[in-house]
Amino acid sequence: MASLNRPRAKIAHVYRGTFMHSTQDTTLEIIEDALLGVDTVGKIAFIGKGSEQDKLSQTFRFSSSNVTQLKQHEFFMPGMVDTHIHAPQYSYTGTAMDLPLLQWLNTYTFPVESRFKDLKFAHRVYTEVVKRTLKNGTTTACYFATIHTDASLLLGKIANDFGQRAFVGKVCMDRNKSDYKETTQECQKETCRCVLTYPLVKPVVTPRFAPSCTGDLLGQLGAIARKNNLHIQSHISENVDEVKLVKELFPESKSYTDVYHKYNLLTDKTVMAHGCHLTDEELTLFSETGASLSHCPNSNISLCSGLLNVRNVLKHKVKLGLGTDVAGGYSASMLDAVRRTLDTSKVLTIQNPKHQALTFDEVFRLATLGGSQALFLDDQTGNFEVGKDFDALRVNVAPPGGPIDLILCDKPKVGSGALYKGDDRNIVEVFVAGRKVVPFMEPAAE
Ligand SMILES: O=c1[nH]c(=O)c2nc[nH]c2[nH]1
Ligand SMILES: [Zn+2]
Repeated sequence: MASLNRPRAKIAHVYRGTFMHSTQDTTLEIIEDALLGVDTVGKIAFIGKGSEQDKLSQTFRFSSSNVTQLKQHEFFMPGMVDTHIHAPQYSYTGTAMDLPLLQWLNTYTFPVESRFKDLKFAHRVYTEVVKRTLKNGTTTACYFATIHTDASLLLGKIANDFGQRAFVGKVCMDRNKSDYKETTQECQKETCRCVLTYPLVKPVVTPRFAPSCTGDLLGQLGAIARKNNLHIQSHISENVDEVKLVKELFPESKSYTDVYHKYNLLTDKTVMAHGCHLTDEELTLFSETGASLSHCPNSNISLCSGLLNVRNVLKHKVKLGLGTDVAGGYSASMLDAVRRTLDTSKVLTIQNPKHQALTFDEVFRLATLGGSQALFLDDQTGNFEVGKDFDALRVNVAPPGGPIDLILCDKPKVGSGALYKGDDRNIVEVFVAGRKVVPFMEPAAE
């Protein structure tokens, strides 16, 4: 388990205790009394056995007095990856849950997103959403912003200042009933202006979804992404009326997936939200192009959009992560996304007993390693493999005043109990690339 390589950078921190994570081969691995070293550039330098501390301290040149011992009922797990969240919509989370998607967008979403031209308002909302998601254990977030470039750049700066790993997408739409849109040329020019070069915060090319983009725009965005090797995000097949509308707007395309494929928007750096109504043929196209899906179960239920069959997606070897989809989803917490994923899968089993419901361990993997794979980040984050960045949550199952009463404490099950019943009170520390980002270090005042 321990790396035998000589350390390149010095060891900055060593932690000893229980670690839970997923690997390519194991849905959930629980390592008791492990010793994990993080170097000065935030990477995992070694993970070994606590009983080998003396040997490891010689190899990696750290002093035993620098080892942080986890307390009883504490463990480390990888930070969670929210593969789909609308940062501006955090402002009205939980207050607009009574309409299906297309009406919901026109009635609530577009009027609120229009307000993000106001940078003061944007600053307030974006600070709150970054803090709230970090506190709830989201170490990586893939954000939709709005059509406003300056506010999108501000979101990137705020995520960077608080130390969250993030993708930020300036939203593109050149087709809408209301004034909340840009011309095709503005979308293209402003996407090129939305450059983020922070170490952990990157831009993502963001056509909102096919109904709000012309073919011209989709083609131009595909070209920008290809030329600059950028990530891409959008929505697909969330709701049946939306699928019908796409058929009317793009009659020449075989399917919704084919629309994006035609414009070079399906790549191995693409993440598409929802996909509830994709056919097996479309899933095959996802698999062939390496594009991934973001499963957003809270949103799918809240907007009565549909139930994604994750088992079928995985059977097609399509990469899949979880998303909160605030504010179609009413919770910004990835713990909620974990629970709703399990619930949705069980509902599918109720409907069809032959359906094999997802296990807790599988969903744990989707929230961590699965999300990092979906965002093409799994060489950097997602689990505790040597060489990856230390993105981690220190979880205390039973902190004073917390939401969990520990009664029957079967050790291997403690992790699942914490994820089912816990909340941000249980996430006592959050690390991104080795740096402690929760409790917050407030960014310097402007
Ligand atoms: O859940 C969703 N939220 C949105 O903001 C959106 N835009 C297009 N399609 C969407 N779906
Ligand atoms: Zn969305």
